[in-house]
Amino acid sequence: MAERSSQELDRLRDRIDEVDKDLLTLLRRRLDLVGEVGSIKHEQGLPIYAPKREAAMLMKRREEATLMGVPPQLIEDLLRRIMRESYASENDVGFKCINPDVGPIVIVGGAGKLGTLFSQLFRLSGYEVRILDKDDWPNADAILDGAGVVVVSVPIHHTNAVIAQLPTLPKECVLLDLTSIKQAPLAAMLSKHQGPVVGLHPMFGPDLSSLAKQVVVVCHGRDEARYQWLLEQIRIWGARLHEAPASEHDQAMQLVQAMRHFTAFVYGAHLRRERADLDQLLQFSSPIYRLELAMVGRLFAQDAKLYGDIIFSQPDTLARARHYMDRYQEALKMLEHGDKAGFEAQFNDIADWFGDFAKQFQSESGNMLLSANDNRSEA
Ligand SMILES: O=C(O)C(=O)C[C@]1(C(=O)O)C=C[C@@H](O)C=C1
Repeated sequence: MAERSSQELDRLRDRIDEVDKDLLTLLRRRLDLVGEVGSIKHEQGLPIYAPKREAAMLMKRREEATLMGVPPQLIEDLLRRIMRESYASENDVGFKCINPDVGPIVIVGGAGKLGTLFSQLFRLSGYEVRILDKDDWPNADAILDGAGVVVVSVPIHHTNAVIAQLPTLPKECVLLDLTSIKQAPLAAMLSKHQGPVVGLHPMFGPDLSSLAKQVVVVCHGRDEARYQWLLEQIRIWGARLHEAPASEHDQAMQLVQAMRHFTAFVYGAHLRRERADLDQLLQFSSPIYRLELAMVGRLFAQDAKLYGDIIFSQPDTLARARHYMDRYQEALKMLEHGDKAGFEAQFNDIADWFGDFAKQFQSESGNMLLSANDNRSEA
């Protein structure tokens, strides 16, 4: 067969450009349709995230893709990415206001990142939002006058003091906090205020364009029925609510947050002490190591105070970290004794304990690695 010319390559690339432009036209059409769906949802108070619709749609598109000789995972990946834009654009339309008669929503610490996100969401839902930040305390009484909801969104180490500092709130007012520990703030709110109280923990950072698919933990305090509307409002923003006792939440957070951050901190300290050449490490890192390095490195792009708060504000962190050290010492002993068989036996024992989760985590991280690789470019 004659060698195909580079002219032919150019011609083919031109045709690919045409197809990609068609894709753009289709995407524009889809975004417009989603905009219309968004305004109907806004009127009817339907949640931004429609899991059943998504599952049915993805299943259908996968079947159709298979029939057309297109890899089904390709259309699923594309649609999931496209729907991320849908959530953001539906956000902009605004949300139905579930409780239009409630008094102003006061966000204490409303100039912070999380406070800003919640004030935007409340405003997009038609509520009057007032901010009570550090310098506003001389006017606190005026700002809190007639408040329907008070949201405490300040750093953990200030939370209890700030709650104590609040003047007496209207009896009907809902008092809630957004701190990442729940028992102490909940107790402080219950003793401060006689009315409805609830502790929330948004399980996400503040740099989000939408709450779709995000989880908010709810720890009930008092008069649940009187803040149901607020939970409904958060559902409309797209979040899933996970109800749990505050003690259960705090215990899980020890392992999920405090210990993880502490371990990442120690690993970062070790890299620093070893004077690791990060550039060089990246050159030698396969995507999984790159991701692991990123998980550690991203910690240090953030606020030391915030992480200090998370690690130091939980009374159990010290005991937990000591237990972790015990495991580290045990593993070190195996290494000292060249006990590879012992290592393998323990490895298998841990694998059994992880059970099906191990496979699930492997597949989830596999997808993350693929998309991390997609985002790399040399140009
Ligand atoms: O069908 C809807 O309800 C939409 O909002 C549109 C759409 C989509 O982009 O297809 C976006 C979000 C929902 O979770 C489901 C589907």
